[in-house]
Amino acid sequence: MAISTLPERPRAVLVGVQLPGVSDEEHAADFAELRRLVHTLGYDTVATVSQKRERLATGTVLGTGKLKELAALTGGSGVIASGAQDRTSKAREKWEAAASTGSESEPEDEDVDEEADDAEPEEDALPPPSEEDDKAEPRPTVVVVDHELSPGQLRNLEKATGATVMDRAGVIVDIFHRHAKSHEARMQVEIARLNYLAPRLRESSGGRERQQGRGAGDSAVELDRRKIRDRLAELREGLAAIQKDQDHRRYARRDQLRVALVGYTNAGKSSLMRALTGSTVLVADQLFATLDTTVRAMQPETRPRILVSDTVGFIQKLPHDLVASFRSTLDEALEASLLLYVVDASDPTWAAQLEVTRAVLREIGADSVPSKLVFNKADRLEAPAKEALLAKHPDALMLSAHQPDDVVMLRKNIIAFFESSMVEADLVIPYARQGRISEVYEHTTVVSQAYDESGSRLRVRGLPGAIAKLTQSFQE
Ligand SMILES: Nc1nc2c(ncn2[C@@H]2O[C@H](COP(=O)(O)OP(=O)(O)OP(=O)(O)O)[C@@H](O)[C@H]2O)c(=O)[nH]1
Ligand SMILES: [Mg+2]
Repeated sequence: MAISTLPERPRAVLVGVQLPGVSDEEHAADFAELRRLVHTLGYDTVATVSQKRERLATGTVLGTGKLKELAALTGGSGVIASGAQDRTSKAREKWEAAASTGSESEPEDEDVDEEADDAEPEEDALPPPSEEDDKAEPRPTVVVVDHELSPGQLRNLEKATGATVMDRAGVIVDIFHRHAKSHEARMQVEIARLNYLAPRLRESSGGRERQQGRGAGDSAVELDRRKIRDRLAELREGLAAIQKDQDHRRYARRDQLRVALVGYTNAGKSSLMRALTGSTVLVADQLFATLDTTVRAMQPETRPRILVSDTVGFIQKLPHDLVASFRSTLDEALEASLLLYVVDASDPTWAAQLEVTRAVLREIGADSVPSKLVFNKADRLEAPAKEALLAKHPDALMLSAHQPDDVVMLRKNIIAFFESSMVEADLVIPYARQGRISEVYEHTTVVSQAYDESGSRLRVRGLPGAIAKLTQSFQE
């Protein structure tokens, strides 16, 4: 076989059902986002298959006619009857290897949709599926469904298409797995992956267990499940230890001025982080480039310092386990004094994206933290579009992370926010404690300084909490 210089990118077909209440625009935006997710994973989308339905077909998501259309693209039989192509996909092998189960996961025919799907109208909401040029291109080997699939649906679709089938949650969990760098993020992702895998493992192997007449107690599946449970317990313990350490560090930072950048994935949070702090956090035109929270002081440094946190991005239909496992990075947002909701103003779906961000933060109780809306990527908008947005959101900031002047403006806004919550007070530092005077400079702005018999008397501006703490510490 010839050795090609470029690694071949797997070819994927996207599948989505347009449910009642979902507009054509929303449906198209869902597909566009799924395409980006799939691209981030390293696959090329070569076709899309879409259908309007009242609900997902219980067995196969699509109706029988559409399923045949899909199977024609992938080279599958289009039916779920036994004897259809039966293979364990690469993706599945990977999942199962991750859980160290070695399960052979035989597909089953349960949960097949018995209803007459042909009776339903089948309409294309998107242009006809194939974007392939008709040279002898290899067939797509991956089918990505924009909905959460039950284990049965996943098996059935794999049987009918002969391709590897993934759902949206699976794609997201896989991207997280690839992008996780720190020890902590890797542990969090593994927890999410095992939680994602466990129910699929159970159902997919249920048929096999029964067929082979094994007792449920000592079956391979039971063993696999136990292994997963043990591994999850181990991971949770390890994570708790790391998080304790982080809690300490957060506790030490509690009186500092902190602002967190939050928002939809790819909105430009890390770009703003770089611009504000001069740090070299990863910026990439990918979804979920950032999975670890980074905290850096704003540069040039202010007195007191202002710390900026870059956080993991959000996405619609984020698997719940992932939200839960990234909770500690979100705690960072919870403890900030100011949240900057960063949106990509050039994305037509920015409002829906902002709502997703707000909903997740609401869920963790961060909606009471003062916030500011930041329209980023303003360089991609024409003046009238910018004006219209600002007219509707007069308190928002309109800027581009790539424009140094805009970054200065953002910086001034951040400083002004903290200034407005500061109070002035007098601190007396006894002569015996002069060695610790730098603590005052670290946490407050010193307005004036005088000396008398009790020590140095400083007039300072700072957050009420920081001043109370300093006052107490110099009295002890
Ligand atoms: N034109 C333009 N592009 C921008 C701007 N800000 C960021 N980008 C680009 O948008 C892409 C995503 O930027 P990031 O800063 O990585 O976005 P993020 O919000 O950190 O994304 P995740 O970490 O994936 O959640 C990159 O290709 C950036 O270069 C901007 O103001 N204007
Ligand atoms: Mg980022």
